[in-house]
Amino acid sequence: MPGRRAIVLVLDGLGAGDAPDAAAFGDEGANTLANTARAVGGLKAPNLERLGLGNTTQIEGVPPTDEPGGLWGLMVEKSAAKATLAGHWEMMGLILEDPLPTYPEGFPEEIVSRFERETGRGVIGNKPASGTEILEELAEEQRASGDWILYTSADSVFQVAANTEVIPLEELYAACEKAHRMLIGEGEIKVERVIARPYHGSPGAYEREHENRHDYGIEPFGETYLNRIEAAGHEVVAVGKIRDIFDGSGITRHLPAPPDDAAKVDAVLQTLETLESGFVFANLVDFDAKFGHRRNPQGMAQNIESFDRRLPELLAALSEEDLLILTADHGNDPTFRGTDHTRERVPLLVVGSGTGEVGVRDGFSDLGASVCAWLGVERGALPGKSFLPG
Ligand SMILES: O=P(O)(O)O[C@H]1O[C@H](CO)[C@@H](O)[C@H]1O
Ligand SMILES: [Mn+2]
Ligand SMILES: [Mn+2]
Repeated sequence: MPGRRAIVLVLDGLGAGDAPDAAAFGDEGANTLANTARAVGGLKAPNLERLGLGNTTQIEGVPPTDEPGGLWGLMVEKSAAKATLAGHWEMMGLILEDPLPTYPEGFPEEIVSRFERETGRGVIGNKPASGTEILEELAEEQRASGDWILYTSADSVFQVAANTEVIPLEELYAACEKAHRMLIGEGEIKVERVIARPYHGSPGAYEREHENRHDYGIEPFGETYLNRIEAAGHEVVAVGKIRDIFDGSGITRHLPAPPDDAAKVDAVLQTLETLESGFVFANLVDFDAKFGHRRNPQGMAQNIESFDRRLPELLAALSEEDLLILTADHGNDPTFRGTDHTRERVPLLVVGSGTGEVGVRDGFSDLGASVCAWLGVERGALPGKSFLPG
Protein backbone atom coordinates (compact mmCIF):
# COMPACT_ATOMS: atom_id res chain seq x y z
CA MET A 1 0.00 0.00 0.00
CA PRO A 2 1.40 3.39 -0.90
CA GLY A 3 2.36 5.53 2.08
CA ARG A 4 2.05 9.17 2.78
CA ARG A 5 3.70 11.94 0.79
CA ALA A 6 4.47 15.56 1.64
CA ILE A 7 5.15 18.09 -1.10
CA VAL A 8 6.60 21.49 -0.26
CA LEU A 9 6.88 24.14 -2.96
CA VAL A 10 8.94 27.17 -2.02
CA LEU A 11 7.91 30.14 -4.14
CA ASP A 12 11.29 31.82 -3.78
CA GLY A 13 11.04 35.36 -2.48
CA LEU A 14 7.25 35.58 -2.41
CA GLY A 15 6.91 37.30 0.98
CA ALA A 16 3.74 38.58 2.61
CA GLY A 17 5.10 41.69 4.40
CA ASP A 18 5.06 42.85 8.03
CA ALA A 19 8.05 41.02 9.49
CA PRO A 20 8.35 42.19 13.10
CA ASP A 21 12.07 42.85 12.56
CA ALA A 22 11.77 44.43 9.08
CA ALA A 23 13.17 47.75 10.33
CA ALA A 24 16.38 46.09 11.51
CA PHE A 25 16.93 44.99 7.91
CA GLY A 26 15.97 48.38 6.45
CA ASP A 27 12.88 46.78 4.95
CA GLU A 28 9.92 48.49 6.60
CA GLY A 29 7.00 48.58 4.18
CA ALA A 30 8.24 45.75 1.98
CA ASN A 31 5.47 43.32 1.01
CA THR A 32 6.17 41.29 -2.11
CA LEU A 33 2.63 39.98 -2.66
CA ALA A 34 0.74 43.16 -1.75
CA ASN A 35 3.04 45.61 -3.53
CA THR A 36 3.29 43.47 -6.67
CA ALA A 37 -0.50 43.29 -6.89
CA ARG A 38 -0.85 47.02 -6.35
CA ALA A 39 1.81 47.83 -8.96
CA VAL A 40 -0.07 45.93 -11.67
CA GLY A 41 -3.57 47.05 -10.68
CA GLY A 42 -4.58 43.69 -9.19
CA LEU A 43 -3.58 40.05 -9.49
CA LYS A 44 -5.67 37.24 -10.95
CA ALA A 45 -5.00 34.14 -8.91
CA PRO A 46 -8.34 32.39 -8.36
CA ASN A 47 -6.81 29.05 -7.33
CA LEU A 48 -4.45 30.53 -4.75
CA GLU A 49 -7.37 32.70 -3.65
CA ARG A 50 -9.47 29.61 -2.92
CA LEU A 51 -6.64 28.27 -0.74
CA GLY A 52 -6.61 31.49 1.27
CA LEU A 53 -3.68 33.45 -0.20
CA GLY A 54 -5.74 36.63 0.22
CA ASN A 55 -6.09 35.86 3.92
CA THR A 56 -2.32 36.09 4.48
CA THR A 57 -2.03 39.78 3.52
CA GLN A 58 -4.07 42.35 1.62
CA ILE A 59 -3.63 41.57 -2.07
CA GLU A 60 -5.44 43.63 -4.68
CA GLY A 61 -7.50 41.26 -6.83
CA VAL A 62 -7.15 38.35 -4.37
CA PRO A 63 -9.74 38.87 -1.64
CA PRO A 64 -9.74 36.85 1.57
CA THR A 65 -12.04 33.85 1.77
CA ASP A 66 -14.14 32.56 4.67
CA GLU A 67 -13.95 29.01 3.38
CA PRO A 68 -10.35 28.30 2.42
CA GLY A 69 -9.62 25.00 0.72
CA GLY A 70 -6.93 24.21 3.27
CA LEU A 71 -5.03 25.55 6.23
CA TRP A 72 -3.59 29.04 5.91
CA GLY A 73 -1.25 31.14 7.99
CA LEU A 74 2.05 32.96 8.02
CA MET A 75 5.54 32.18 9.25
CA VAL A 76 8.00 34.60 10.87
CA GLU A 77 11.68 33.88 10.33
CA LYS A 78 13.99 33.52 13.32
CA SER A 79 17.29 33.29 11.46
CA ALA A 80 19.55 36.31 11.41
CA ALA A 81 19.57 36.50 7.61
CA LYS A 82 16.98 37.06 4.88
CA ALA A 83 18.71 34.67 2.53
CA THR A 84 17.67 31.56 0.62
CA LEU A 85 19.93 29.28 2.61
CA ALA A 86 18.80 30.64 5.98
CA GLY A 87 15.13 30.37 5.01
CA HIS A 88 15.36 26.79 3.75
CA TRP A 89 17.60 25.61 6.60
CA GLU A 90 15.18 27.06 9.14
CA MET A 91 12.28 25.26 7.44
CA MET A 92 14.27 22.08 8.02
CA GLY A 93 15.06 22.86 11.67
CA LEU A 94 18.40 24.68 11.53
CA ILE A 95 18.33 28.27 12.72
CA LEU A 96 21.20 30.54 11.79
CA GLU A 97 21.81 32.50 15.00
CA ASP A 98 24.59 34.65 13.59
CA PRO A 99 24.48 35.99 10.08
CA LEU A 100 27.22 34.79 7.74
CA PRO A 101 29.70 37.50 6.73
CA THR A 102 28.66 39.96 4.03
CA TYR A 103 30.87 42.34 2.07
CA PRO A 104 29.19 45.71 1.52
CA GLU A 105 32.59 47.20 0.60
CA GLY A 106 33.67 44.27 -1.56
CA PHE A 107 36.03 41.43 -0.59
CA PRO A 108 39.26 42.25 1.25
CA GLU A 109 42.47 42.58 -0.70
CA GLU A 110 43.96 39.30 0.59
CA ILE A 111 41.00 37.29 -0.71
CA VAL A 112 40.97 39.04 -4.09
CA SER A 113 44.70 38.78 -4.68
CA ARG A 114 44.79 35.12 -3.69
CA PHE A 115 41.91 34.40 -6.07
CA GLU A 116 43.78 36.25 -8.84
CA ARG A 117 46.99 34.39 -8.10
CA GLU A 118 45.39 30.97 -7.95
CA THR A 119 43.31 31.42 -11.09
CA GLY A 120 45.79 33.40 -13.20
CA ARG A 121 43.29 36.10 -14.11
CA GLY A 122 42.68 39.56 -12.65
CA VAL A 123 39.50 40.72 -10.95
CA ILE A 124 37.23 43.65 -11.82
CA GLY A 125 34.11 44.76 -9.97
CA ASN A 126 34.45 43.47 -6.43
CA LYS A 127 31.40 45.21 -5.00
CA PRO A 128 27.74 44.54 -4.26
CA ALA A 129 25.77 44.67 -7.49
CA SER A 130 22.85 43.31 -9.43
CA GLY A 131 24.03 40.48 -11.64
CA THR A 132 22.47 42.00 -14.76
CA GLU A 133 23.51 45.60 -14.11
CA ILE A 134 27.13 44.68 -13.52
CA LEU A 135 27.28 43.05 -16.96
CA GLU A 136 26.20 46.29 -18.61
CA GLU A 137 28.93 48.01 -16.62
CA LEU A 138 31.85 45.61 -16.93
CA ALA A 139 31.29 42.93 -19.58
CA GLU A 140 33.11 44.80 -22.35
CA GLU A 141 36.04 45.39 -20.02
CA GLN A 142 36.04 41.65 -19.36
CA ARG A 143 36.00 40.94 -23.09
CA ALA A 144 39.09 43.14 -23.50
CA SER A 145 41.06 42.05 -20.42
CA GLY A 146 39.90 38.50 -19.70
CA ASP A 147 39.51 39.44 -16.03
CA TRP A 148 36.90 37.87 -13.76
CA ILE A 149 33.86 39.95 -12.85
CA LEU A 150 33.53 39.49 -9.10
CA TYR A 151 30.47 40.78 -7.25
CA THR A 152 28.41 40.21 -4.13
CA SER A 153 25.02 41.35 -2.80
CA ALA A 154 23.36 41.91 0.57
CA ASP A 155 23.76 38.13 0.93
CA SER A 156 26.91 36.28 1.85
CA VAL A 157 27.81 35.39 -1.73
CA PHE A 158 31.00 35.40 -3.83
CA GLN A 159 29.71 35.58 -7.40
CA VAL A 160 31.99 35.22 -10.42
CA ALA A 161 30.61 36.22 -13.80
CA ALA A 162 32.38 35.08 -16.95
CA ASN A 163 31.57 35.54 -20.63
CA THR A 164 31.76 32.02 -22.05
CA GLU A 165 32.89 33.47 -25.39
CA VAL A 166 36.01 34.71 -23.59
CA ILE A 167 36.57 32.29 -20.71
CA PRO A 168 35.65 28.59 -21.09
CA LEU A 169 32.91 27.37 -18.75
CA GLU A 170 35.23 24.69 -17.30
CA GLU A 171 37.73 27.37 -16.34
CA LEU A 172 35.00 29.33 -14.55
CA TYR A 173 33.97 26.20 -12.63
CA ALA A 174 37.58 25.43 -11.72
CA ALA A 175 38.05 29.00 -10.46
CA CYS A 176 34.89 28.78 -8.35
CA GLU A 177 36.07 25.49 -6.88
CA LYS A 178 39.29 27.23 -5.84
CA ALA A 179 37.30 30.10 -4.32
CA HIS A 180 35.10 27.57 -2.52
CA ARG A 181 38.15 25.85 -1.03
CA MET A 182 39.61 29.15 0.09
CA LEU A 183 36.41 30.73 1.49
CA ILE A 184 34.66 27.67 2.93
CA GLY A 185 36.96 24.67 2.83
CA GLU A 186 39.72 25.90 5.14
CA GLY A 187 37.79 25.88 8.40
CA GLU A 188 36.59 29.45 8.67
CA ILE A 189 33.35 30.13 6.81
CA LYS A 190 33.84 33.39 4.95
CA VAL A 191 30.83 33.16 2.60
CA GLU A 192 27.61 31.19 2.40
CA ARG A 193 28.13 30.39 -1.26
CA VAL A 194 30.37 30.81 -4.26
CA ILE A 195 28.32 31.13 -7.44
CA ALA A 196 29.53 30.63 -11.01
CA ARG A 197 27.63 33.04 -13.29
CA PRO A 198 28.30 32.28 -16.96
CA TYR A 199 26.80 34.56 -19.63
CA HIS A 200 27.28 35.57 -23.24
CA GLY A 201 26.14 38.31 -25.59
CA SER A 202 26.80 41.95 -26.21
CA PRO A 203 25.88 45.34 -24.69
CA GLY A 204 22.17 45.72 -24.04
CA ALA A 205 21.64 42.01 -24.79
CA TYR A 206 23.70 39.96 -22.36
CA GLU A 207 22.16 36.61 -21.59
CA ARG A 208 22.92 34.86 -18.35
CA GLU A 209 23.23 31.10 -18.79
CA HIS A 210 20.97 30.14 -15.90
CA GLU A 211 21.17 26.44 -16.75
CA ASN A 212 24.96 26.55 -16.29
CA ARG A 213 24.90 28.56 -13.07
CA HIS A 214 26.58 26.57 -10.36
CA ASP A 215 26.45 27.11 -6.59
CA TYR A 216 29.18 25.89 -4.24
CA GLY A 217 27.75 26.03 -0.74
CA ILE A 218 28.22 25.01 2.84
CA GLU A 219 27.10 21.84 4.50
CA PRO A 220 24.29 22.18 7.03
CA PHE A 221 25.80 22.87 10.49
CA GLY A 222 23.85 20.03 12.08
CA GLU A 223 21.08 17.51 11.64
CA THR A 224 18.03 18.67 9.65
CA TYR A 225 14.54 17.35 9.16
CA LEU A 226 15.76 16.08 5.80
CA ASN A 227 18.25 13.79 7.56
CA ARG A 228 15.56 12.51 9.90
CA ILE A 229 13.13 11.83 7.06
CA GLU A 230 15.82 10.02 5.08
CA ALA A 231 16.92 8.03 8.14
CA ALA A 232 13.32 6.89 8.63
CA GLY A 233 13.59 5.20 5.23
CA HIS A 234 11.74 7.73 3.10
CA GLU A 235 12.64 9.07 -0.29
CA VAL A 236 13.60 12.75 -0.17
CA VAL A 237 13.30 14.22 -3.65
CA ALA A 238 14.88 17.63 -4.28
CA VAL A 239 13.76 19.75 -7.20
CA GLY A 240 15.71 22.82 -8.33
CA LYS A 241 18.08 24.59 -5.94
CA ILE A 242 17.26 22.43 -2.93
CA ARG A 243 20.18 20.01 -3.31
CA ASP A 244 22.70 22.85 -3.48
CA ILE A 245 21.15 24.59 -0.46
CA PHE A 246 21.66 21.47 1.67
CA ASP A 247 24.84 20.39 -0.09
CA GLY A 248 23.06 17.12 -0.85
CA SER A 249 22.64 16.22 2.82
CA GLY A 250 19.47 14.22 3.54
CA ILE A 251 18.48 14.06 -0.13
CA THR A 252 17.98 10.71 -1.86
CA ARG A 253 17.09 11.94 -5.32
CA HIS A 254 17.73 15.19 -7.19
CA LEU A 255 15.98 16.48 -10.27
CA PRO A 256 18.36 18.89 -11.97
CA ALA A 257 16.99 22.41 -12.04
CA PRO A 258 15.08 22.65 -15.30
CA PRO A 259 15.07 26.01 -17.12
CA ASP A 260 12.08 27.69 -15.54
CA ASP A 261 9.40 27.43 -12.87
CA ALA A 262 6.90 25.82 -15.26
CA ALA A 263 9.37 23.02 -15.92
CA LYS A 264 9.89 22.58 -12.18
CA VAL A 265 6.15 22.17 -11.71
CA ASP A 266 6.33 19.55 -14.49
CA ALA A 267 9.15 17.81 -12.62
CA VAL A 268 7.08 17.73 -9.43
CA LEU A 269 4.08 16.33 -11.32
CA GLN A 270 6.23 13.64 -12.94
CA THR A 271 7.70 12.71 -9.58
CA LEU A 272 4.24 12.35 -8.11
CA GLU A 273 3.27 9.90 -10.85
CA THR A 274 5.65 7.29 -9.48
CA LEU A 275 6.72 8.25 -5.96
CA GLU A 276 5.20 5.81 -3.48
CA SER A 277 5.89 7.75 -0.31
CA GLY A 278 8.18 10.39 1.09
CA PHE A 279 9.01 14.04 0.72
CA VAL A 280 9.22 16.22 -2.39
CA PHE A 281 10.94 19.54 -1.70
CA ALA A 282 10.95 21.97 -4.60
CA ASN A 283 12.18 25.51 -5.06
CA LEU A 284 10.69 27.74 -7.75
CA VAL A 285 13.38 30.35 -8.18
CA ASP A 286 12.05 32.56 -10.98
CA PHE A 287 9.97 34.68 -8.60
CA ASP A 288 13.25 35.70 -6.98
CA ALA A 289 15.95 35.52 -9.63
CA LYS A 290 14.06 36.71 -12.69
CA PHE A 291 11.64 39.21 -11.14
CA GLY A 292 12.34 40.11 -7.49
CA HIS A 293 16.04 40.95 -7.89
CA ARG A 294 15.28 42.56 -11.22
CA ARG A 295 12.65 44.75 -9.54
CA ASN A 296 10.12 43.74 -12.19
CA PRO A 297 6.60 43.75 -10.69
CA GLN A 298 4.94 42.94 -14.03
CA GLY A 299 7.06 39.81 -14.42
CA MET A 300 6.50 38.88 -10.80
CA ALA A 301 2.72 39.22 -11.26
CA GLN A 302 2.83 37.11 -14.41
CA ASN A 303 4.84 34.41 -12.67
CA ILE A 304 2.32 34.31 -9.81
CA GLU A 305 -0.53 34.07 -12.31
CA SER A 306 1.22 31.35 -14.33
CA PHE A 307 1.82 29.36 -11.18
CA ASP A 308 -1.81 29.84 -10.22
CA ARG A 309 -2.88 28.34 -13.55
CA ARG A 310 -0.81 25.22 -12.81
CA LEU A 311 -2.25 24.76 -9.34
CA PRO A 312 -5.31 22.72 -10.45
CA GLU A 313 -2.95 20.12 -11.98
CA LEU A 314 -1.02 19.89 -8.74
CA LEU A 315 -4.19 19.56 -6.70
CA ALA A 316 -5.48 16.88 -9.08
CA ALA A 317 -2.26 14.89 -8.58
CA LEU A 318 -2.83 14.64 -4.83
CA SER A 319 -4.39 11.66 -3.11
CA GLU A 320 -5.84 11.40 0.40
CA GLU A 321 -2.36 10.45 1.59
CA ASP A 322 -0.77 13.66 0.35
CA LEU A 323 0.02 16.96 2.00
CA LEU A 324 0.86 19.97 -0.18
CA ILE A 325 2.46 23.07 1.33
CA LEU A 326 3.10 26.35 -0.48
CA THR A 327 5.33 28.92 1.15
CA ALA A 328 8.35 31.20 0.60
CA ASP A 329 11.85 31.54 2.02
CA HIS A 330 12.02 35.37 2.39
CA GLY A 331 10.66 38.40 0.59
CA ASN A 332 11.92 40.03 -2.60
CA ASP A 333 9.60 42.97 -3.16
CA PRO A 334 9.97 44.07 -6.80
CA THR A 335 8.73 47.57 -5.91
CA PHE A 336 11.24 48.13 -3.11
CA ARG A 337 14.47 50.15 -3.31
CA GLY A 338 17.68 48.34 -4.22
CA THR A 339 17.85 44.86 -5.72
CA ASP A 340 18.11 42.66 -2.62
CA HIS A 341 15.83 40.36 -0.65
CA THR A 342 13.40 41.97 1.79
CA ARG A 343 12.71 40.80 5.35
CA GLU A 344 9.07 39.69 5.38
CA ARG A 345 6.77 37.13 6.85
CA VAL A 346 5.98 34.35 4.40
CA PRO A 347 2.58 32.94 3.43
CA LEU A 348 1.68 29.40 4.37
CA LEU A 349 -0.97 27.42 2.47
CA VAL A 350 -1.52 23.77 3.32
CA VAL A 351 -3.73 21.36 1.38
CA GLY A 352 -4.70 17.89 2.58
CA SER A 353 -5.05 18.19 6.34
CA GLY A 354 -8.23 20.09 7.07
CA THR A 355 -9.13 23.73 6.68
CA GLY A 356 -8.84 26.84 8.81
CA GLU A 357 -6.28 29.20 10.23
CA VAL A 358 -2.97 28.15 11.77
CA GLY A 359 -1.98 31.67 12.80
CA VAL A 360 1.38 33.38 12.63
CA ARG A 361 4.01 30.72 13.23
CA ASP A 362 7.01 31.62 15.35
CA GLY A 363 9.78 30.32 13.10
CA PHE A 364 9.94 28.50 9.77
CA SER A 365 10.81 25.21 11.53
CA ASP A 366 7.12 24.54 12.11
CA LEU A 367 7.09 23.51 8.46
CA GLY A 368 9.65 20.73 8.90
CA ALA A 369 7.93 19.61 12.10
CA SER A 370 4.63 19.38 10.21
CA VAL A 371 6.16 17.41 7.33
CA CYS A 372 7.61 14.98 9.89
CA ALA A 373 4.29 14.72 11.70
CA TRP A 374 2.57 13.93 8.40
CA LEU A 375 5.12 11.26 7.49
CA GLY A 376 5.18 9.78 10.99
CA VAL A 377 8.84 10.69 11.55
CA GLU A 378 10.05 11.58 15.07
CA ARG A 379 11.01 15.22 15.43
CA GLY A 380 13.92 14.47 17.75
CA ALA A 381 15.50 17.54 19.32
CA LEU A 382 14.90 19.81 16.34
CA PRO A 383 12.93 23.04 16.82
CA GLY A 384 9.41 23.53 15.50
CA LYS A 385 5.83 22.61 16.25
CA SER A 386 3.50 20.95 13.78
CA PHE A 387 0.63 23.13 12.56
CA LEU A 388 -1.41 20.13 11.44
CA PRO A 389 -4.58 19.46 13.39
CA GLY A 390 -4.75 16.46 15.69
O1 LIG B 1 21.63 39.81 -9.04
P1 LIG B 1 21.87 38.33 -9.18
O2 LIG B 1 23.13 38.01 -9.90
O3 LIG B 1 20.68 37.59 -9.76
O4 LIG B 1 22.16 37.75 -7.73
C1 LIG B 1 21.23 37.41 -6.77
O5 LIG B 1 21.35 36.01 -6.57
C2 LIG B 1 22.12 35.80 -5.42
C3 LIG B 1 22.02 34.39 -4.94
O6 LIG B 1 20.72 33.85 -5.03
C4 LIG B 1 21.60 36.87 -4.50
O7 LIG B 1 22.41 37.08 -3.40
C5 LIG B 1 21.57 38.05 -5.44
O8 LIG B 1 22.84 38.59 -5.48
MN1 LIG C 1 15.43 32.65 -1.99
MN1 LIG D 1 17.65 35.70 -4.30
